[in-house]
Amino acid sequence: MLRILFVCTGNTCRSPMAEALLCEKVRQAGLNDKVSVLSAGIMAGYEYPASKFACAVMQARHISLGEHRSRQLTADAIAAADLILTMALSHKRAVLALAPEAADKVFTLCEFAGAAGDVDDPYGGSYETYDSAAAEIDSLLGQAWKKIVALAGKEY
Ligand SMILES: N[C@@H](Cc1ccc(OP(=O)(O)O)cc1)C(=O)O
Repeated sequence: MLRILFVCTGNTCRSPMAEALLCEKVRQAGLNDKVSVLSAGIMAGYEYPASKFACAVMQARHISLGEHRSRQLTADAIAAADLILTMALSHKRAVLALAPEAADKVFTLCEFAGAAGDVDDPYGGSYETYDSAAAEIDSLLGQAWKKIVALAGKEY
């Protein structure tokens, strides 16, 4: 089982959308028994729901974020993951500050997808801001998909 952990700041916008979008791809590919997906935030509140517009733009893609509750990134969560994909370089640095030994399994999502930059924080933005963040994340996951499938083929 390949255990993927997405990381952002508050775990109410970007990483929950990434988690939900990748879960949907995994489900459609019939890889539920090969890939598990979680998310966490480097400064997350305790069990906050996903933000209103994150839920709305996922709903428009027929994906529910209704059950999501935010959780704080922990050293245990890092240790339990095989691949950690962060929304920004600052999150990658925060992961490495907590667990330097994770260096070989933590990447920004852009980096892992072969792209440059960060997924900017839509927090406080409009529906359209969230929609373009979701579209960006979805496109990056598409670019990373072959690598994810290849890793899922390995024994963990
Ligand atoms: N600014 C929020 C924290 C926060 C930051 C970013 C954020 O977006 P994301 O979930 O994409 O990191 C969500 C929440 C607070 O005041 O607690």
